[in-house]
Amino acid sequence: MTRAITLHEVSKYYPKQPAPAVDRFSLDIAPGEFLVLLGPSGCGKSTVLRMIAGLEDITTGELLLDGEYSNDLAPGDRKMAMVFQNFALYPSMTSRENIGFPLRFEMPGEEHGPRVDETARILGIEEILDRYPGQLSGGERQRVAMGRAISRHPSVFLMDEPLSNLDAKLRAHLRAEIARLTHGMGVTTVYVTHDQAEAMSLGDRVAIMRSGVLQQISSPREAYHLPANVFVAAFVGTPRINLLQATVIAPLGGGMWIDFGRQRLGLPEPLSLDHQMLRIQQGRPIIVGLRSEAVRIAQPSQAHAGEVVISGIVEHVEYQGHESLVHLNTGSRPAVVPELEAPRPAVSSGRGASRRAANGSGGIGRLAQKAARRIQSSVLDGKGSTVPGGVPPRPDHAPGHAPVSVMDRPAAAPETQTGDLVVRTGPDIRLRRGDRVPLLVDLAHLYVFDHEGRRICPAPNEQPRLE
Ligand SMILES: Nc1ncnc2c1ncn2[C@@H]1O[C@H](COP(=O)(O)OP(=O)(O)OP(=O)(O)O)[C@@H](O)[C@H]1O
Repeated sequence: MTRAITLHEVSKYYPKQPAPAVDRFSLDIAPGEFLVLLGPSGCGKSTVLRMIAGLEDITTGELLLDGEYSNDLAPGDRKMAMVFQNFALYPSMTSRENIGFPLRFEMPGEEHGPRVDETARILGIEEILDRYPGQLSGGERQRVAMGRAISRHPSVFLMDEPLSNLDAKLRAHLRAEIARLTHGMGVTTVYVTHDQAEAMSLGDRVAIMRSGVLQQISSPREAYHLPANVFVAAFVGTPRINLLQATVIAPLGGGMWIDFGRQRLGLPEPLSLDHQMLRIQQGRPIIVGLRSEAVRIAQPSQAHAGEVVISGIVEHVEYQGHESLVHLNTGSRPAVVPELEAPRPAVSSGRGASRRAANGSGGIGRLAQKAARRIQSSVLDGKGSTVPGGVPPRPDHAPGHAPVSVMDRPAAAPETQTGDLVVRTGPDIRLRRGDRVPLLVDLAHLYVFDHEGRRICPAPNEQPRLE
């Protein structure tokens, strides 16, 4: 049996905490669904999970299990199994005994052997049934912990970052195994993670949280293509969406531009309905979102319909094997979303330094984070500021001016700059720091968020092309 879970306006206040850890959270989880709770550290994901499990009281609101009011149901009566990040196994018991342990209470007086064997077969751990936890690798221990949850035949799996203690390769492997297992068993699963890649690959739907508040509940695909707000846009997707501060210019005489300060995007006429709606944003700060695949490096003559041209100066090329990520400076002001980590770190000429910066550790990483905080304080309140180390204005880089050809090298590029745009290219592109390149922006993949971060383009009730 698998269960439907409904949370209705659920809030959780911890004593002596002024703000709720979870704030009026509503969600319907269908029987057999795999739902992922996703969000940054401290946003309330585990608290939601623990309230579903009955390990945490609900302050206000209702929990319904299969439509029945269940706020006060004892944890043991909920028929749920939890798998935690720290998979606690009894060290003095073999894997077989650990897996069979909960069955002592669930099936008292019955023979547990067949159930344990069946579980081991599902998980492919028959070989390690007679070993003690101390004789197992991290991945094997986590499999045994999952075995302990599975053997009970629960109606719901609750998983709290079950893979976060494992190395990347094992994580990817077990992730696929969890998806196969839970779908195969058809058991309702609620899975907590702060890893968006994990959420996107596992969930039938993802519920994205920020500061205790649900931001969006949708399929992973919709969260990526139709983020409800700038927070979701920034949290979902790798590399991070490019977010640039901008304003709308729409003179009475016609035409419409998105102005980034030093460059403008001219919107093609006749204006689409979505673009017409941007007129009311005139005079207000907006945030433009461009995913890295929405911009390509190519000559203006190669532009397709719907692509418009700007230019950028190469800061750094990140070779990734199957592709390269080109960090560019377009002279725009990046927008930073509070609660998410610093924007792209400053890049120095030293390779090691750039790696440290990318990791956010070391001096440069800290400086980048400091710079980010400074920018952050001026972003989203509309005041804005130029990026430290930005490119000085050039006459041919002025708003509306046509871009120059690929490989135009500015006379003097500053030593350390912060790129504001990351673009995906093929792995074999040959670019050097300081090269100026034309960029074709695909307007079909342009997102616009208002000054409060809500998506206004594509308009909220419209579906963009999902190819
Ligand atoms: N027992 C507690 N007493 C007081 N505050 C708590 C308690 N448990 C959690 N909190 C606070 O509630 C908020 C949400 O915590 P929660 O553990 O649910 O977040 P999370 O999104 O799961 O974070 P993480 O990914 O780091 O585990 C945090 O600010 C946390 O400090």
